[in-house]
Amino acid sequence: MAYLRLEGITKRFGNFIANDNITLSVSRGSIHAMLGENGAGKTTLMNIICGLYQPDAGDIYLEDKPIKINSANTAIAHGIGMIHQHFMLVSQLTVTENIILGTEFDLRLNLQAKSRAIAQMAHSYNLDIDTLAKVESLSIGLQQRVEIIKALYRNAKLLILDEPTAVLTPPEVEVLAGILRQLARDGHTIIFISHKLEEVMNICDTVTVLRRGQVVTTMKTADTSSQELAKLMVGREVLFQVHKSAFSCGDVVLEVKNLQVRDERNLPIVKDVSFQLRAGEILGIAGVDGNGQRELADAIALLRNIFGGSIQRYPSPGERGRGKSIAYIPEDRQKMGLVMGFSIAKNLILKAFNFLPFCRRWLLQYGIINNYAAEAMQNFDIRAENPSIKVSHLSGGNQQKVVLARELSGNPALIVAMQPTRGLDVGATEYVQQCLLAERQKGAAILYISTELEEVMAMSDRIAVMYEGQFVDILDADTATVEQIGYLMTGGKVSTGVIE
Ligand SMILES: Nc1ncnc2c1ncn2[C@@H]1O[C@H](COP(=O)(O)OP(=O)(O)OP(=O)(O)O)[C@@H](O)[C@H]1O
Repeated sequence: MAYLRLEGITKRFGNFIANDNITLSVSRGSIHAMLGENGAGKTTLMNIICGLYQPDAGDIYLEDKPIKINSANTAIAHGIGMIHQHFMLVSQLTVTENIILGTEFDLRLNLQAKSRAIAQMAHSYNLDIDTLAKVESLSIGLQQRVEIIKALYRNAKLLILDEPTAVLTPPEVEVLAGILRQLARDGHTIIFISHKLEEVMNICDTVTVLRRGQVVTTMKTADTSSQELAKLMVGREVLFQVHKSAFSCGDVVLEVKNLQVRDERNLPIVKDVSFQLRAGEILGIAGVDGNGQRELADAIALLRNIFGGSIQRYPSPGERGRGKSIAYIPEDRQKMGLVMGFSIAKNLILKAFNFLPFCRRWLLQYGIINNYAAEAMQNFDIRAENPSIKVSHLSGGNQQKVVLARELSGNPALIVAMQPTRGLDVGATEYVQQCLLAERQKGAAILYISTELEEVMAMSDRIAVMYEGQFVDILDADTATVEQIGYLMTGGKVSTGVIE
């Protein structure tokens, strides 16, 4: 029986139709993937099911009964729980406090007893956790577990997970897959939003593909393949292969010597890192999230003070003409990459807003800015009605494309790309990688930082593996293996390509 059924759901933002007459059903006890290119309308649809948006037309049925979900509380009362990509936890509070936050008011609240009860409930789902631990002390994987327990505590029977694996390490993905299968066996129904086709094939039973707000198809994963899904999503063949020309080594563009950087708590986070990066070269940095990659990238982009050592750029920034500045694609696009309240057009000229042709006699030239933005939107396939739409109204993937369009303009000599394809669909990922390879071809030196090992391997000429703030080794990408790098990522030592 269909647990959840949507009939003719339509949602408009102004003249733009984000969900266009969507009809689909999700079976009880199944893991149902929602796939779709960036801006296809997945999040909008899920926000409707969770009561955050109201549809302009269409009906929702739960166990064949029509329901109206006019608020997040109504969704929870119907047993619908959403686990957002950006967790909704208060990091200074404990696991227990986070889980009970906003539930029943109890004057005689006994936190110890609640903690024990929650620990017991979590254990019954094989979701063991220290309920007294502060959330800030937990790994990302465990914080996600808290979100799942929070939904189960509110009696969620339908769990919606928005790109849940984007922030997880491969072992954590395995653990999550096990948890979801167990929950489905216990009768929960799961909607799984993802861009990662292999994961959809491995974890999900059924998949619905959306394109431009419409359902393209719903099928069993057993009856399809990653290739077919990619084609259905983006409407064309996707190669899944990075074609990289031979690396021709240029001059040294960046030299980092014995670099030390401290984190927000003044603790050493980058410890004694040294390397050189040459024009036309991609140095990949592989590593589990949180090993100092972010702070290293920030320091190179001059956004963080260094504690020791040096960073030298050749020729130094002062010697370069305007437009030759460093390109930085930060990990957190919403906090560091964009001004969310600004339009697409303004975000695209953030680095050049006080220069000609965008500014003349201290006045912004809106005609020129909008024409420039319209062209960039076309080149980078940024899906929005027009350049004056606020970036806060764009889908996550389209926001990322705005950052890329701005940063890759103006022939940068040095590009620091941190998780540049996170949240992008297969078509957009392919496009971004081609853009970066084209910049490399033109002589840009690129630091490519990603927790996606296969991506680092495909894109890089050399691969540095970062562990606890240090480069454990720098390997030649042509001869390095997944096993070697995986071993190094957990702190192992490899020399001359042989695992010791
Ligand atoms: N509040 C809003 N106002 C205007 N347009 C919006 C709003 N929310 C979403 N949109 C538009 O609706 C479309 C669908 O967005 P949605 O976030 O649902 O896509 P998505 O499939 O989740 O994409 P992604 O994979 O990139 O996250 C996008 O083009 C987006 O710009």
